[in-house]
Amino acid sequence: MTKVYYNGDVNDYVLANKKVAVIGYGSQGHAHAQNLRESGIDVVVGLREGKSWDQAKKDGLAVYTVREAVEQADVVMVLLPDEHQPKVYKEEIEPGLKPGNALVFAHGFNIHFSQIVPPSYVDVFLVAPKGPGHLVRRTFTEGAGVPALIAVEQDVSGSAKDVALAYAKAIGSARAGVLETSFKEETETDLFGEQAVLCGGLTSLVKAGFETLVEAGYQPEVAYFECLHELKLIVDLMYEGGLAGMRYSISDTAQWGDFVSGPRVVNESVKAEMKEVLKDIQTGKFAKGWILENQANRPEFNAINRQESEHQIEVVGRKLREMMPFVKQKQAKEVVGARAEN
Ligand SMILES: NC(=O)C1=CN([C@@H]2O[C@H](COP(=O)(O)OP(=O)(O)OC[C@H]3O[C@@H](n4cnc5c(N)ncnc54)[C@H](OP(=O)(O)O)[C@@H]3O)[C@@H](O)[C@H]2O)C=CC1
Ligand SMILES: CC[C@](O)(C(C)=O)C(=O)O
Ligand SMILES: [Mg+2]
Ligand SMILES: [Mg+2]
Repeated sequence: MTKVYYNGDVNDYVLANKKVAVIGYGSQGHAHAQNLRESGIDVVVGLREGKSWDQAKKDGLAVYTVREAVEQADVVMVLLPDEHQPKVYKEEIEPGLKPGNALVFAHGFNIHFSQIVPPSYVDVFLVAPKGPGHLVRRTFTEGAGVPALIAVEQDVSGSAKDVALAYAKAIGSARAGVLETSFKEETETDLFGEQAVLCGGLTSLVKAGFETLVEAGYQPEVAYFECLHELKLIVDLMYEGGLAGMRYSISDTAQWGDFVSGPRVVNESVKAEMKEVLKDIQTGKFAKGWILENQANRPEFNAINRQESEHQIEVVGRKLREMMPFVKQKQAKEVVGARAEN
């Protein structure tokens, strides 16, 4: 069985006297910076001037340009969007790195696909939370945490793994469990998970269910509650008790429908397509397409994004959520607000 690290397994001292520069203050950046600070770590934030800069200042953090933050830090955590990292790294991070520094990522994309090639004199590792940044922050404030993966690519100091564990603990992840992996495994599984299951698979499943009901003449509001809103309540049960925990709470009629109709919807052909998706990730085909899409200023990304925001499920959902203050407040505070502010 794989070793899972918890708070008690971690040596805090390896990070205690180090200064951490968190580069970026978006979904992950604001969570890491604030959690590290509350864990007693000396942290500065590296940014360009703009919304995130203003927000980080408002949150009471010490904010510098990327280059200035890197120059004063021992540990540099790169929390910029993956597609912006290579340029910022080359121009502002690499020139400030010193022997003995640690260069850290929350996702292995740019190292694994060789978009960033670090110098030989720094440690290189990742601490990759297995959850959205806003939940890394929210769960931390609730006394819990989001699990994380760590991986060491370069260990010049001899203590890279210990520092990675201490960092994971400081952002709250060792309350939930930390696993050791490689950059290759983290990158490929993370891309596969978000494409086939967590984001791509799920949004397509939800839209297909919604469209099937609406096209059959059912009310869009009913279809929204059935196929999207209730999903959170069902997934919460799976989060707490696995598949069986969820099935315990649903009716036997629902469970029988789950057994006989679930495999008809997500059938062997879906799994065969998942294998193709995985192959494109493993061969680098997906990464190449994403890099080229960004070089062309995202024509397809922007067009699909616009089209998706106009889908009937989004139009109906926006209206229904307006009437649920408990949902609306959470979204405004943690997602829309923080994204806009950060
Ligand atoms: N989102 C998530 O929950 C997860 C993300 N990750 C990984 O974490 C990393 C960060 O992703 P995420 O948090 O989503 O990123 P976001 O898009 O949320 O954050 C981007 C941040 O980077 C800043 N930024 C962008 N360009 C520059 C630049 N040229 N110079 C300085 N600052 C810049 C933005 O500031 P400004 O306001 O100025 O634009 C903003 O603060 C990625 O590697 C991602 O794969 C890993 C696990 C989960
Ligand atoms: C599931 C999407 C994710 O991988 C994440 C929140 O873990 C991401 O890249 O944002
Ligand atoms: Mg992920
Ligand atoms: Mg990801």
